[in-house]
Amino acid sequence: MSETQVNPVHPPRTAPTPATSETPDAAALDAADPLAGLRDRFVLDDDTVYLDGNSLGALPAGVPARLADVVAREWGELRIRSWTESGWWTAPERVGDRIAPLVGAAPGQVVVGDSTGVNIFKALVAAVRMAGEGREEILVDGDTFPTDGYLAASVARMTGRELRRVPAAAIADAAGPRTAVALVNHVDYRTGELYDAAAVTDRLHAAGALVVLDLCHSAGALPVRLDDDGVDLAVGCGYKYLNGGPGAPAFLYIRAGHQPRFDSPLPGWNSHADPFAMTEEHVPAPGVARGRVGTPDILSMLALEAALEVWEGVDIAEVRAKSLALTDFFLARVAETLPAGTVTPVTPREHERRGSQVSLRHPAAREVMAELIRRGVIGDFRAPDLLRFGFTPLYTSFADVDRAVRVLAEVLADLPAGSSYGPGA
Ligand SMILES: Cc1ncc(COP(=O)(O)O)c(C=O)c1O
Ligand SMILES: Nc1c(O)cccc1C(=O)C[C@H](N)C(=O)O
Repeated sequence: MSETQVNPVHPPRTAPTPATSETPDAAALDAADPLAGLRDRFVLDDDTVYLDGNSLGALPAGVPARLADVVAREWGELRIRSWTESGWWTAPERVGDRIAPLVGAAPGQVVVGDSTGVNIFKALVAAVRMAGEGREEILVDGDTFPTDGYLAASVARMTGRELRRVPAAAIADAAGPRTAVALVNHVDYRTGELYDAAAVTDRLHAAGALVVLDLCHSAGALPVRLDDDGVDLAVGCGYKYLNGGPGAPAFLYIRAGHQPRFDSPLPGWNSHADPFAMTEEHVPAPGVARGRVGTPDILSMLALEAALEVWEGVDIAEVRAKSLALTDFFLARVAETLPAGTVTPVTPREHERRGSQVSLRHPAAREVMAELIRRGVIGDFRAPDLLRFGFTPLYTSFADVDRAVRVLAEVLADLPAGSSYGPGA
């Protein structure tokens, strides 16, 4: 689609569509929303509807001043003294403990640093090592995010294991006496489907296998119960629903009971029991610090720490309730606003199977999303045909949802009739 084939006019920001008989009114829903005030904790503008917090969370208002202080005072004035005086050295565990309640972990089990991919690598290799001989196979969700699949394949080659790709829904039943570990998503990045972490973990454990849970699309979006669900190892992103900023460090959860046996494939001086001893032999640090590798990425890590302030006083159960209300409202408004069959929701309708995003299938999804973005509604496109909308309950309003659906309807109506990608094509 060329840009001239659709109306590129940015629509004025208008009042929410009035209530219909089918759905409540956006303004009424916002007025009754106990989390509505949290939006002020973020830097957002009224010209755009931001539905891409599942790729990059919005900027929390307190981050710029905190980062300015880290740069000017802690780095600029204190320089190397900040490793101790400003708490830089212990930031990976401190920020980990700040994330811990959001993922249902008691303190001392979450460490922050490196990318999600690097942490998946550490967790998978450590799990294979914990599982031991005779456990010859690694399972991975067949539709997983590419990084997870690439890493599982690489870990299988490195450790002399076989890799089996299994549909997410079947992965727990696929585990058997040969399975060392399964790398499982909590929420699918494309469809937004939520899996039952407790049930999957139980079934893997019954087969004698370990689980590594990828929390990228659930941490900060819905309640996660790592301790209660018996999860062995988990990883998650800092830059999505935790709002840590572009390239924010990821986190790694190592269940307390597994920590003594966690044998990292990436030992570094930061994961050493006595880093400044500078010994030839690597002696792993006790506790979750053995998940570290090298010098922490302090600027990004302290931005993430400041971003986590927005959770002060926030109940994750209320976040979940609002997330479901937002996605219900979006689905209802799509159903009543768009001509039947124009888009196909691929996100499960059942609350217990839905994360905090909604994905709609449309043959011209790439072009439609490009036009939505031009008109101020920011979601994203995932190949080959998905329009993906992420709902961050801390700052997304029902009026945002209402406007997004109205603009989507306008964009779809403006698609040139008879085009190869238009509705019904
Ligand atoms: C489910 C999932 N796993 C892994 C990743 C990879 O994260 P990173 O780029 O931080 O390694 C992402 C996002 O990029 C993701 O959505
Ligand atoms: N990390 C990203 C980036 O730097 C640019 C664009 C997107 C991303 C993402 O995180 C993608 C995301 N994991 C996804 O679910 O597709």
